[in-house]
Amino acid sequence: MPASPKDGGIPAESPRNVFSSPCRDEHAAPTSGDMNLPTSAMASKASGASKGSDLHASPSIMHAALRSGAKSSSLPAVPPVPPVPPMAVSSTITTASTISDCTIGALYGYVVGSVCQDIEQVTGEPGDVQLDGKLAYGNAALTFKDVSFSLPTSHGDSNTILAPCSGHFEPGTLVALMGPSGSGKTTLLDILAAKKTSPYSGTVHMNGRPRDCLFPRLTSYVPQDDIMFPTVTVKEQVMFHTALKTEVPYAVSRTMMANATELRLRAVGLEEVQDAYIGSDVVRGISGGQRRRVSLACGLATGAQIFFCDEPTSGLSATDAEQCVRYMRLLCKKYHVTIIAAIHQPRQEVAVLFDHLLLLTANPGEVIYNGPMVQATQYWCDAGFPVPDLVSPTDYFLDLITPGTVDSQADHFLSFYRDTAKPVIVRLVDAELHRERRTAMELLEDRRRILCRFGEMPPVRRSIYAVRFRKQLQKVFCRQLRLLIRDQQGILTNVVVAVAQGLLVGAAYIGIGNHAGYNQAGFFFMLVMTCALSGIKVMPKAISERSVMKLEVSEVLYNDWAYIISFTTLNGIVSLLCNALFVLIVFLMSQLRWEIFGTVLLWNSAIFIAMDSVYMFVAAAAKDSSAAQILLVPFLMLAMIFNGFTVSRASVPDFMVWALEMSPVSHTLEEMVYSIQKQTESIELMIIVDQFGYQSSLGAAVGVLGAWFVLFRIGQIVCLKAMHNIKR
Ligand SMILES: Nc1ncnc2c1ncn2[C@@H]1O[C@H](COP(=O)(O)OP(=O)(O)OP(=O)(O)O)[C@@H](O)[C@H]1O
Repeated sequence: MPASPKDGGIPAESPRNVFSSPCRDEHAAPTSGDMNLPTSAMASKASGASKGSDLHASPSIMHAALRSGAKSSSLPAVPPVPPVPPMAVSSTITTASTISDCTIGALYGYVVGSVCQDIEQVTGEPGDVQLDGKLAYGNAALTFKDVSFSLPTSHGDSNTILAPCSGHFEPGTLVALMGPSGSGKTTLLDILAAKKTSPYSGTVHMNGRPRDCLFPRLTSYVPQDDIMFPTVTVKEQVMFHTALKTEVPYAVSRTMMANATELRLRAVGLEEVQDAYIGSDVVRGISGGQRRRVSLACGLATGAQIFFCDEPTSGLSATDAEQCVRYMRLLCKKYHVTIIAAIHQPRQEVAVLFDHLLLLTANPGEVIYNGPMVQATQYWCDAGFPVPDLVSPTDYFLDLITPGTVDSQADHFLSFYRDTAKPVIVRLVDAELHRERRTAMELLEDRRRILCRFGEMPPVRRSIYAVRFRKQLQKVFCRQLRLLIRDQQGILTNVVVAVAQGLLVGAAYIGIGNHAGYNQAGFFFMLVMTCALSGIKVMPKAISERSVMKLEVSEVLYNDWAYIISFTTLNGIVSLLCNALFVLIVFLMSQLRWEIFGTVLLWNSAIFIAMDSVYMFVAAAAKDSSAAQILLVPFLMLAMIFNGFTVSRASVPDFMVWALEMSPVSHTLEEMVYSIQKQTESIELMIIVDQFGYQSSLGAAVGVLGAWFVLFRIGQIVCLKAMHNIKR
């Protein structure tokens, strides 16, 4: 095992010593156990990181064989970043004036800045990137045994998607999970990442122990789909993930984090678009490939021990894909973390960057090869199928193991694997499955200890969330507020609709305040009905945002309560203000007496709030917008038909009185007219009260409106929590 902080290798030197070691790796300070070793010794020790087992032996001859055909001249895909001395980085990193802030700023510049500079050193050769003795925190091994997945068929038997599969990955390994389409790569990745929601078989252990509630804290999952808010910028998106997945020293300011994020984005080639919106079909934003890289950057920025990336390079140009995999290799080697990436037929320059290859055949998905990438060509040769000259080995592997193709030799390779490599893997897995190393909590403590050298830190929390609820709420609320402010078109539309509605209804009832009270009844009815319906327009937004929230909650970024509170509060306030604007315009045009404005506004706001909770419940429960329209009908019918005006106490048949009693619209209208009559002592309104059978029942009105609000809000919360969860 390489020297790493978990070995007690945290140097006793002060953080200022970070300055004195240039950013280049050859100058990275060794751990305490290696203080006196020369750089070459460190390098060889670091390269030994991948020698934890026989599967990780990597003879350079094999490596050269695998690299045959690779154009080494095309490797440096990254625009070279001129070496920046650490102090120079620190000055760009922080605006703070104190020495202490500068130190922490320098740390962040050093950590991420050196990553950028080192990318050009990544070649895929053993020892190309050296372990960062000061900051390497990764120390999690992953072992899985007989992991399999089947689906029941309509005939009552089961269809095997993934046949039992075992393996072991040491910390600091970059693993390629390859196989034909449908071979179960994503399925295996989901199972290993504890993301599979369907039942599966097998055992997965981290550091020789079953995965516990802290597993999500130590891992990061980059899904295949890039589901993000369109009006968030690239930089904000990455910072959001960083802030919610990692605790940093208190003294690390937002500016420092922003600058560190910029450097991270540079590493994945997103520097130019860091302030661009993510975008969507209707919002102009970054390209699909760039979006893929944002997802990757978000995942990699979380400081996890094990990263699971589902096709991180799909949709990227060959050069961009290579750049991303180089960055992944750099993180693996430098910080000793493990990255497992499901990947489709990478080109040769990319394939050599991986340490380990797990190759699956399809129908069902079954392991064909599970070992070091550099030994794969020899393995193929041993199996009787040497890779021909000038043919990319990965293309050749996939050609031979894809069932149904002319060249397919899947059966031959399956039996070759069972006879040769599988017994070795089984022995290794049996040995590693219960070889207890650091616990999840100890791993978190180790990382905290490293960061504590740069300032005080909060204690490690025993929770699936990295940060406490208050911080989750603050981050989610701020983002919702930002999204709201940016949605100028949405705000403008709300205001314009409120004004237009107000003018239209106002024009229909202009000067109604000077008319007989009888005519005013129709006006009050129209006002209440419009307010009851106006919250409906938030439904599509609530439905579209839900999918992003679900994904982020499944990534254990935050508790769904943080989103529910933020979304409901902010949208509720905006909608309520627009509703008040509508009421004001209509009221002004009606020329009613000002003394009753408070009553009118109060009851119309109350009906708006009660009905808004119905719309939010429907938006949370329905699959999509069209399903929402259908689901809404019964609630609307009850509230709108039994409205106290067209159907009132005086006209409703006895057996339907209950519907009138349950309708919030009817109670609002009744109570509002009754209160206004009392305030104005209008004789005409008194006639209305008598004619429609209105009674003073303030308690019942408040009770019904309150019940609608509470019940539908509870329904909304239950549906948001329990329904439409990500299924894998
Ligand atoms: N929970 C599930 N319910 C139904 N089918 C499933 C489930 N999980 C996986 N499958 C099926 O298993 C098969 C393998 O899927 P998987 O996504 O793992 O393959 P893959 O190798 O990642 O494919 P690709 O390379 O095309 O992404 C697919 O046919 C998929 O529909």
